Amino acid sequence: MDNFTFHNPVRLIFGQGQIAQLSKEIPTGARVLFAFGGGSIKTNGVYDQVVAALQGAGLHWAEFAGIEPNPRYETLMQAVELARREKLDFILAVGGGSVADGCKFIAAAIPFVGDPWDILAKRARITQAVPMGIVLTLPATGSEMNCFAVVSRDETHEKLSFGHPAVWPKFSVLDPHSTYSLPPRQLGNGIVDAYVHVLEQYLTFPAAAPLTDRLAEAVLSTLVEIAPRAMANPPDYQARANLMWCAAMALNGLVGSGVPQDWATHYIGHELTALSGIDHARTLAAIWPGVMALKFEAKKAKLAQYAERVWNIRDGSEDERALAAIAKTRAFFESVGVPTGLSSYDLPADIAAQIAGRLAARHQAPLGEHGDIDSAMVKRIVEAA
Ligand SMILES: NC(=O)c1ccc[n+]([C@@H]2O[C@H](COP(=O)([O-])OP(=O)(O)OC[C@H]3O[C@@H](n4cnc5c(N)ncnc54)[C@H](O)[C@@H]3O)[C@@H](O)[C@H]2O)c1
Repeated sequence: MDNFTFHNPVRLIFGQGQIAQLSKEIPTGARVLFAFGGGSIKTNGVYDQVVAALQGAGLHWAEFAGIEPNPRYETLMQAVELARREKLDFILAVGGGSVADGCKFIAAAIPFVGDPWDILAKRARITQAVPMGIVLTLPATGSEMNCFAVVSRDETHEKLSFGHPAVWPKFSVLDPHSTYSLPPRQLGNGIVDAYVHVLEQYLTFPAAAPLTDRLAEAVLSTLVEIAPRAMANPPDYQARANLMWCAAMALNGLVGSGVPQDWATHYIGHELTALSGIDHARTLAAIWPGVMALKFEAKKAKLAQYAERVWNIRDGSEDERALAAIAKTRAFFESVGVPTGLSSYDLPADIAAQIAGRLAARHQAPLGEHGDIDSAMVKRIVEAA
């Protein structure tokens, strides 16, 4: 097992009716930036519950609507200006991962001296951020329980990430009822996103970390078990509740404790979204099989463990079990409506070369747990998709 520090200060408030807890969680006298996305919260009752809690606590707030999927820097900077102008000192993000991520950037950008784009492009040092909380409406990213964010910029077609302890949410409220209005596409995306978060921390090589491995396998097995019910309509409360808990656990630091990690699928997927607009989870499902195919020898011991513990595959050689687990995973993604290749999208012929070039230019390749996925390999992975 590798050395590690595990620290997660997010206060997670879970269950039906819990949005009302906001009134106790936001500091008395705070001036709140209430930020959300395209407006689904106005039709599913979440907006009304948030307003009731803010009013009940006697808080002053200003609304900022319109944070889009893959939150755009240009939009977020408008919220930064609003917050600076109105001297807002607490941020409440209400929505999916895009709103949560967008608000982490806003929180860091408000007090930042200099060009806030440098937080993403140059990993500029952050010394402080405005405190924030989240009401989550889409289980997927784990943003509700981590200090990472991903932001896109139209002008340059970039999608960049940053992470900093200053942007840990103070609290996150997870009410499974708030997911009832999600369309099947977003539910399928959420299941795949959470699943791939665990795979990126788990599918490397055996590292003598049996507890961390079993925590990861528990999240994976639970997602497989609940997925059909989590996709069902009318919604099944218990399945949605467990999906929310799985997605938070998938990227809150726990299943990555003491083990090597491989974020190659994510780095390549971010470039694909930046260039094509394809949903985040869909890029992951499309790219992941190519990473497994190209890194099969290095990963097959862990793939065989995954085959046995998550898919109950015990027959055959190590190679056969590892290959069967990859096939099972692809079938699982397809079963929730997420394609495991890129043939259904209209993409330029040189997309693989573009992605490889962009990662190399930003010194983000080589990727992988051994740092050996170079630009040529990135190109082959995208071509395989
Ligand atoms: N911070 C992290 O650790 C992390 C991890 C993975 C991905 N991400 C990023 O998060 C973003 C994706 O977030 P996401 O997958 O949560 O989706 P999202 O927030 O982009 O939302 C997708 C769509 O669902 C809608 N929506 C949200 N909640 C709804 C509800 N309850 N009912 C109806 N519609 C609803 C949104 O308005 C949007 O149109 C990407 O930019 C991705 O790169 C961040």
